[in-house]
Amino acid sequence: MRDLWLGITGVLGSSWRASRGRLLISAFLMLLGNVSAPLIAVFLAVTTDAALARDTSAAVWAAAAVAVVALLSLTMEHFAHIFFFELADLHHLRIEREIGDLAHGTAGLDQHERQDYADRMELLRKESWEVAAGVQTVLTAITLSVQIALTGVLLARLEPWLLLLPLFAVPPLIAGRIGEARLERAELATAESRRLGWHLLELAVSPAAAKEIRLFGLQRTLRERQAAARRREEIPLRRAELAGLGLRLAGQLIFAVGYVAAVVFVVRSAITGERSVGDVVLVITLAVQTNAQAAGAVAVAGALQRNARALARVRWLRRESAGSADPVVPDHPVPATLRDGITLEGVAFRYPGTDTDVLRDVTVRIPAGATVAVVGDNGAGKSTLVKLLCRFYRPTAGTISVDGVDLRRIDPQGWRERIAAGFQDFVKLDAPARESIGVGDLPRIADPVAVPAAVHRADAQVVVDRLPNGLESHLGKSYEDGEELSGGQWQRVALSRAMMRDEPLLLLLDEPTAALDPLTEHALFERYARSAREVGGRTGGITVLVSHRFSTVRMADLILVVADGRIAEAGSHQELMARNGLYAELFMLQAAAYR
Ligand SMILES: Nc1ncnc2c1ncn2[C@@H]1O[C@H](COP(=O)(O)OP(=O)(O)OP(=O)(O)O)[C@@H](O)[C@H]1O
Repeated sequence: MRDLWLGITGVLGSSWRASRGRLLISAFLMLLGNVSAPLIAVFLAVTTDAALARDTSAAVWAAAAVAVVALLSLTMEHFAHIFFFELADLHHLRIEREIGDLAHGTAGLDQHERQDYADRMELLRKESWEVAAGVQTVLTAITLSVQIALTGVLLARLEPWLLLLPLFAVPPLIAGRIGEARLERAELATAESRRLGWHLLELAVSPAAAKEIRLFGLQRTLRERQAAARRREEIPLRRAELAGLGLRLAGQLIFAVGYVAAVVFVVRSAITGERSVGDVVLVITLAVQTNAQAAGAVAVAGALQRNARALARVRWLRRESAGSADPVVPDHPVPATLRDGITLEGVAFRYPGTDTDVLRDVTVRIPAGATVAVVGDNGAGKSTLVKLLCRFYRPTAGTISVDGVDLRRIDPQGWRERIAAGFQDFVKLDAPARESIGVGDLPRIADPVAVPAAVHRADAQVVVDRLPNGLESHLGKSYEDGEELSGGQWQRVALSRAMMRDEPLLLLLDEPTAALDPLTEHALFERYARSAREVGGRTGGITVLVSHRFSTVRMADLILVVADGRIAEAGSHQELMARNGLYAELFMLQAAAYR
């Protein structure tokens, strides 16, 4: 009930802020149309009695009034629609902006990688137009209530017993509500299959996936899986819809019993002469309208509930975004330079909504100015470590400190502004090349010196030289004249982006060179390491490289071998080789493979 109320006030408040003129005009038109409907019955009754009394003039005037109110009743809602559409557009924009703001507004990644968040986001995106059109639902509900009240007064004036007639409209309403609740439960329960279905459809139309799909002959399998996912979604949904339909039908039958009883009651009193024929016409017309009102009320109650639920999801999103804030308030500025370095002490981490620690008891000191390589098997926890350093997540146990200050006490936004990063799953940003690179340091996005310098540092000049208009060329298929780059070329663009911040405290390279050949990766990393040491000498900045290629990582000052969520070994290449442990074994294996 509270959600319903908050939904109604939320929609009205938001429409008022979006355009109070349009809201008032559409409310007036809706009210005029809705009040006119019961007046048709009143003027019809007057027309009938005047005709039977042979009062031609009164009959003509009353008939004219019937025509006018019938016209108003039929047309006003259509005129109101013009304003509804405009309001819905404005409202939709606001909602999309808010969803975008809230989704972008969280400091970490915990929501984005959570299943229930993804489910609700999916529903919210689906419903955003319905919420936008909510103002029509709310105004229909309000003006329909006025119409029902007026009908009630007219019936009560004739015979108070007839007031029971609208009461018969209650069972269809309740039945509608139960049906809606069932449907929502089914929607939530099938969200996973819906997502899977969409994912498979996206794969079918994605150029990136087309190669593997054709090569491995996956078309049929994927189509079957998509159909199965759709079936898994559709069967419970259809069942819930059918159950809702049955409930509504039962409710309407109860109403029909009341309707027939009311008509029989009035016709009998007309036969005995207690009432006029006009009264019979009045009741029959109003009773028909009551039926339509009940059906309208059921539909509008369902729409109000969907609207309320969607707005409750927006409120949930707001709470989640607010709740994701770390209870530890950042009260420390980001250091200008690193003196001591970054220390991890007893760090453990478990992804939200899961029950296993993917990092355990990680204790390590990364000295200021150092170049650190992180190696380990797939799924060992390397990228998770990088995400913790970016402060996308908070450790579930232990602390990460920067020059002795807990990272949680350092402003996350400020900290990230001092991080430069390149990831394996980098963004292919469709934009002019200059911007696709320049966003790596937004204040210098169009800087005529910084962007080419970043390209140079990433050794990506060869990519830019091949573009028809150099840095001004459009990249990506969103543009008609956009250049589609190869995987390795996109990677160099992403690396240039990572190089935009020229004095970072932390340079994170999480397999950003995986699409490049080992020799190029080696040469690139040597170059980064040299320039990182230079920068590190001035600022104490740390470079962290995640790579599976041991030939590349051997030059790092410190190598961390991650195995099963723990730091299994730590030291320089020489130290680890002398130790003859896991690192030495993996290094020898890879070296033998390359020989
Ligand atoms: N968002 C997530 N939610 C839940 N579990 C996750 C998430 N991301 C990663 N994991 C799990 O955490 C573990 C470590 O993953 P991580 O990506 O850190 O490994 P990695 O060492 O970087 O692997 P790779 O070399 O394959 O990139 C894996 O078991 C993975 O399944």
